[in-house]
Amino acid sequence: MKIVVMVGGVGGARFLLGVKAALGLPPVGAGESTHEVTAVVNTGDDVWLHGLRICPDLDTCMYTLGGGIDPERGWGQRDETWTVSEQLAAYGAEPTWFGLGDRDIATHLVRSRMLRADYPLSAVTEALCHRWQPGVSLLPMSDDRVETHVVVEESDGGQRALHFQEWWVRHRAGLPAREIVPIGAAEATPGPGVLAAIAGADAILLAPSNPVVSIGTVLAVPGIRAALRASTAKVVGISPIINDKPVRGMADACLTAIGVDTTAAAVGEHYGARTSTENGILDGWLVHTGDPAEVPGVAVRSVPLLMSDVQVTAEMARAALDLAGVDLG
Ligand SMILES: O=c1nc2n(C[C@H](O)[C@H](O)[C@H](O)CO)c3cc(O)ccc3cc-2c(=O)[nH]1
Repeated sequence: MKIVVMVGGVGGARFLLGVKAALGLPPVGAGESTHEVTAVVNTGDDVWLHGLRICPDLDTCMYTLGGGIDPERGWGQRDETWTVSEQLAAYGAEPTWFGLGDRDIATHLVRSRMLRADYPLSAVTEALCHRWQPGVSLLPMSDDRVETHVVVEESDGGQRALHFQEWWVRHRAGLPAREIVPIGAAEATPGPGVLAAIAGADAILLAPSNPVVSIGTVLAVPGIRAALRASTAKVVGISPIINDKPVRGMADACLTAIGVDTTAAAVGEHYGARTSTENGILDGWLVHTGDPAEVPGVAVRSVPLLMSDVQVTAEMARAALDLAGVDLG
């Protein structure tokens, strides 16, 4: 089976752990599997800071699947130390609001050096994954630079654009966002292997990631939405909203910015039915047990969606694959 998953950061990475468990993928190097999982990863969160290129969603997937993630934070590496950040602060080197751990900085140093040597992001990611062995192909949605910026209202009524990371980390998405813009998306092309993976998939899943700044940004890369609408595989999404609240992060602030209610049904309608809407991509939609959700033209099923451990997440993945008509045997 070839499974393609569109993912963002923490939620997407945890969901991928469940997909691997549901497919019974052997530990890396412990034998082959008839199943192949490809993740198309959002790069709109990426940012240059202190001269280093940081790719939060790619790194969160790589560390989570490779066993190096810090489980509490959900980003950066476990057993982290912060010496370099402390020294940067001692120099007054801004920004000090973005936490960069010493182990994590090594990843950014290797990536930045390769990017400056004109390796594309996809090649950089492949190289970094040789060490982490995630057991899933991590494909950047594009090798072109796409950066999500947020237009916020100033107190004097003016407007200002912030990089997503400053809005998200420094301001905890607390500044009302008038607009969320994936800068560069219109000029971007899908990364190597992305369209081929979608065309060759037996099932395509939208992870329970932020529907605006993660899944939405992936869909903003020209060609990806059309590829999903043209795929022979069914497209099944998993709601990131449970009981009208985002499971983690601040997806509600993002949904409000685009005028979508923070409910499983509203997000399902936002993605749209593939067969009965102009731009829709969904054939199936998984919602949390008890969440009412009718999405016209979409097969809706309710299962527990709180990814409290890998077993629960594996059940979610099985339900999604079942809804996508995949027989895991
Ligand atoms: O809330 C935070 N998220 C941090 N994140 C998460 C990042 O903001 C992600 O983009 C969001 O979690 C959304 O996916 C980091 C991710 C990295 O890969 C590397 C460093 C950080 C640092 C922070 C941080 O200081 N605070």
